[in-house]
Amino acid sequence: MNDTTPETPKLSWWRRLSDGLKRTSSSLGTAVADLVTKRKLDRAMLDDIEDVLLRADLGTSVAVRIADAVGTGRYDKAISADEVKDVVATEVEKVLAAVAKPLEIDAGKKPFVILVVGVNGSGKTTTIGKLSQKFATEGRKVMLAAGDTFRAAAIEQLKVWGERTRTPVISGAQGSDSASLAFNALTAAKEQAVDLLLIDTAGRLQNKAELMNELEKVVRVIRKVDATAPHAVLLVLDATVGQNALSQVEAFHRTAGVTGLVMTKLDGTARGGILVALAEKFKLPVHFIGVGEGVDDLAPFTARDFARAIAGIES
Ligand SMILES: Nc1nc2c(ncn2[C@@H]2O[C@H](COP(=O)(O)OP(=O)(O)OP(=O)(O)O)[C@@H](O)[C@H]2O)c(=O)[nH]1
Repeated sequence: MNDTTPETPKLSWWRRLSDGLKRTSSSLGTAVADLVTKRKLDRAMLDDIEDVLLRADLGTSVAVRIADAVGTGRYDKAISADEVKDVVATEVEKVLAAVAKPLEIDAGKKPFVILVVGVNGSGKTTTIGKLSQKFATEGRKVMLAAGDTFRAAAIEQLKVWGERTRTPVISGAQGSDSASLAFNALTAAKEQAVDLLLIDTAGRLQNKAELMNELEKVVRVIRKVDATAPHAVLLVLDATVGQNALSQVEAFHRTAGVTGLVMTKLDGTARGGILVALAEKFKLPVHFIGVGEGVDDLAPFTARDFARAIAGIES
């Protein structure tokens, strides 16, 4: 390859993922390297490795399992940081492989309705914009519903994404009822033979009962138009919140029957390991990850790439 050869998409995506997770992987890698130098492996070292993994938000059971795997057959021997990283990548990949699933669109549902939920600022609207671009590129007829009627800025933001991706946006006035907006959008989408309807919702904290009830109402009202909808409920999680993501998944799953996860803001956080803890605990499919604000900064989630990026293994 010479200097003018463009990178293949795969490589440039890998680079963005590993750069994005650099803060997670380098704090983990540095800590592991510090631990293993000039020492033979013993129980105390494994306890220290477990602590490093816990600090990287991987969760207790995964941390214990990785430490056990590192220890197997290696007691009283010198061990390198690279060996530990390999074990981390292998064990993390096993956990993630069970949840890395593409978002399947059933073409028999017209429209296929995707409800997008999450707390304030997690990246719902941005993710909808990125998804609308992806689906439109695949040749699907997409419609967006600006169901975040609380914030005028959210409605405007979705309209901007609509223009950018040449996708119609159904919106109402700020403060209007989001359930009736969802109803109108689904009715319009049916009339216009749209393939995919993406519905934005207002950000809400998982512990605010009133707002969570409103989300239940959105789901109920959608079902009046199509009893099988929504066909996917995507929970958008901000990786930077770390452990709080666990209670978000619990609450949104209970309220809206989450079918899959999207994790955003994996660029520049040291807390990317939380995705592993979520996978271990909830076993919900992870469809996409976001590593930036641009339209191309969303990619299907792949277990091997993510596991190697977290462990700090080069490509
Ligand atoms: N760095 C980074 N920023 C992101 C990513 N995804 C979204 N953002 C940014 O996060 C901020 C919040 O994103 P929004 O899409 O407005 O979030 P929201 O969930 O719709 O927010 P509410 O309307 O308040 O509920 C924006 O500044 C986005 O550009 C990502 O993957 N990486």
